[in-house]
Amino acid sequence: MYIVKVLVEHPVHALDTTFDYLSEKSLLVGVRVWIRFGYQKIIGYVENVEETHFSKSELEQRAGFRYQYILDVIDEEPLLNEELQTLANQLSRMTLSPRISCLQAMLPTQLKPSTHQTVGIKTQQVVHLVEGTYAKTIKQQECMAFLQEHPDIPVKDIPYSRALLDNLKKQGCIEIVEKEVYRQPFSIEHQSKHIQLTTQQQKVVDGILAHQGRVALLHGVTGSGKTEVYLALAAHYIQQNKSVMMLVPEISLTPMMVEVFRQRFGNQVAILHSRLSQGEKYDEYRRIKRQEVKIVVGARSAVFAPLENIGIIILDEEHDASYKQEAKPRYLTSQIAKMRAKTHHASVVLGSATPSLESYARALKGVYDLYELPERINQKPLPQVEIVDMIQETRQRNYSLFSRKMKQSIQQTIDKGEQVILLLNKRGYASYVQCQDCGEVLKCPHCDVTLTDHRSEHKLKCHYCEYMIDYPHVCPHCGSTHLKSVGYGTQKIEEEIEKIFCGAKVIRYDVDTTRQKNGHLKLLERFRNKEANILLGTQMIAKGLDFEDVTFVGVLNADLSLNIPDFRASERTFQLLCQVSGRSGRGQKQGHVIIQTYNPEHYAITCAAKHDYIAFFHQEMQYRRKAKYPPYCHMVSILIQSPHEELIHSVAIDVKNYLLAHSQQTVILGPARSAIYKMQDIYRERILVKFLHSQDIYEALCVMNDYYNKQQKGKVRIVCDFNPYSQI
Ligand SMILES: Nc1ncnc2c1ncn2[C@@H]1O[C@H](COP(=O)(O)OP(=O)(O)OP(=O)(O)O)[C@@H](O)[C@H]1O
Ligand SMILES: [Zn+2]
Ligand SMILES: [Zn+2]
Repeated sequence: MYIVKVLVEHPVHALDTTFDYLSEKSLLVGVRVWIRFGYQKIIGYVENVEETHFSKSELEQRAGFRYQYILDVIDEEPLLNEELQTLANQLSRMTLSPRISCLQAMLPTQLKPSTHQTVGIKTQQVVHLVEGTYAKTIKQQECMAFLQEHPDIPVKDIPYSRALLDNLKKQGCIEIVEKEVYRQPFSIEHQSKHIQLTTQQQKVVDGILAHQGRVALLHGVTGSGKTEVYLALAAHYIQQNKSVMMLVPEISLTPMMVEVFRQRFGNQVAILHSRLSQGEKYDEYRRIKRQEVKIVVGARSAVFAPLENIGIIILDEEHDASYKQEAKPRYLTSQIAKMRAKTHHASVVLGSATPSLESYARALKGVYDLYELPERINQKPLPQVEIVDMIQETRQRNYSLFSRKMKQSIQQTIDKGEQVILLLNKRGYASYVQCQDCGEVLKCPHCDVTLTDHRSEHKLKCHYCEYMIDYPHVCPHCGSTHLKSVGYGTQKIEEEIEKIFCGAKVIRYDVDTTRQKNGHLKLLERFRNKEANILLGTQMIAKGLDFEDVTFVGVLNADLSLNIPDFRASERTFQLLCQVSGRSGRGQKQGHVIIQTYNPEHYAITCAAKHDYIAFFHQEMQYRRKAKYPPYCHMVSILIQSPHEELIHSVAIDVKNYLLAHSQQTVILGPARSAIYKMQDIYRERILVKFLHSQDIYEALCVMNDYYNKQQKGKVRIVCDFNPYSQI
């Protein structure tokens, strides 16, 4: 008899509690099992197996409760190998999150403990010939000859009738069997395009290869050919029979990078990202697990891919905020990458045109190796960037969203038959509805945010919860019918552009238009085919796109990301402006950029206009040093959440006092209300702790985390977020 400790995912026991079950047979740690839990049948994850010589009734007498047996074992072998099981435990400790949430973050949905399996293995019917049998008719013999030439051919692809096959089967000449197949998320067009690396690229590749096991920071300006460097590195490791992990930011870039890698390495590539269907993800995961692929290209969670013998882990656009997971477990992808690299003695490459301050500072200190690609391929110049002061425009009575220079440049570009990219800095641009008589703004009753106007559906929606209403006819406050939509959405601007500019054809690229499967690829393909001359979008279009004919990039409002209450506001703005400017003039023709702003003197904007990363870095580091922000310290944000408004502030004060008494060398800020105080009917306050060494605060955080999330379950919860990126 075996006592099996099973970890379950359950709303009330959403913590690291295991429950004991019995099994007649021994089980492997790390497999999933079906168990009865209360009245439900659910899936659990085996944490520990211990043999016992007691019988069931003896055990029950000793324990004082009745044991249940494991109902069924799901996996033949553990889902996670030893490396990943250890990593799950480390991740849980590092982020103060339950192990079950770590396992869930590491596995595709279909393999998560506790979800009901909806997608399974896909099969198709194939035909096998039975040796030593002979067909009767000529037609049948022809068919047999065909099958001989096409072993394992799927039934649907056989150019003979089903009736004929059925007859052959009856005669015992063939067997029709179900064979496992993989769903193919993208069709493969293998092109072995060979590009000769430039001397600079080759130097970077050689340098990285000569320092196996190190972390390299590759700082290369936009269009400097970083992708080719990644491809060359990947090719090297594959030749050494090692595997390669290529990580890219969420959503926008993934399909393009996937295409490039698929073209170069064909079937050896697996893809893991959020846009795949459940079935596709499941299949890709199994291909990786069975070591059938050598390269994984994917977004954040692909860092947990069950690759073995990893040679290199590459993070493209390493500064991107999507590398931070904003739900339990709140991890930073680069940190996980470094942990895995250590185990495999693999190298890590962090690539970016605008590295995060933290990374560049580490490179200057020698913690990382620094590689620079300061020029575009073929010494193509970087685009000329002009700053337009929007205050001057208003003084000249131009109240339009477009400055006169911007209008002129867009029209000229269209007239020359070239293409335009327009960036709408999204924050603040969502349109909301306001009463013209009493000034009332329509808000979500569950969250402290305005409702967003979804014009095409005639609905107002909350972006933080499910709340949605029909577009109202009267003001809920005063009953007036003078309701007006305020602010610009991409949709509204699209309409305006087609009115203002002669011959403008716009492709709108935002969350709404790219929602369909492979929606972004289709839109980008249409833009590449010149079905439109303007690509209008939010932050999603700033990165990675490489279109030859784009010679003009316009930034409609650079300031909105500057004004958010976040110590990274300048850094984010600088990065965004450099990235989007970098889309201009990548082909033969010179590129041009206009940035519209109300802060024309701000260093984030002036440095971006000069493509001067180093100047920006030094100025921003001064600010961080004075204000004591990372990289001059570490930070943890503690979010205190409760549905009971009367409790929240006093609990937050208690937490702060405890931390003050039990930590050293820390600066504790707050508690203060979160930027969105109420979200989904939960009130939220925040404490920020700045510290130098994690051991000075870690124990105290563990105690608080345990106390509120385990012992005091229910009324108040706290969430610790190391390396916080978001402060909403
Ligand atoms: N050695 C080379 N010879 C010729 N063309 C090259 C070479 N390396 C890269 N290119 C081309 O240069 C262009 C820019 O390269 P790539 O997109 O890799 O730049 P990047 O550094 O990733 O830029 P970004 O940071 O803007 O994404 C691409 O069209 C690519 O095909
Ligand atoms: Zn809401
Ligand atoms: Zn009103």
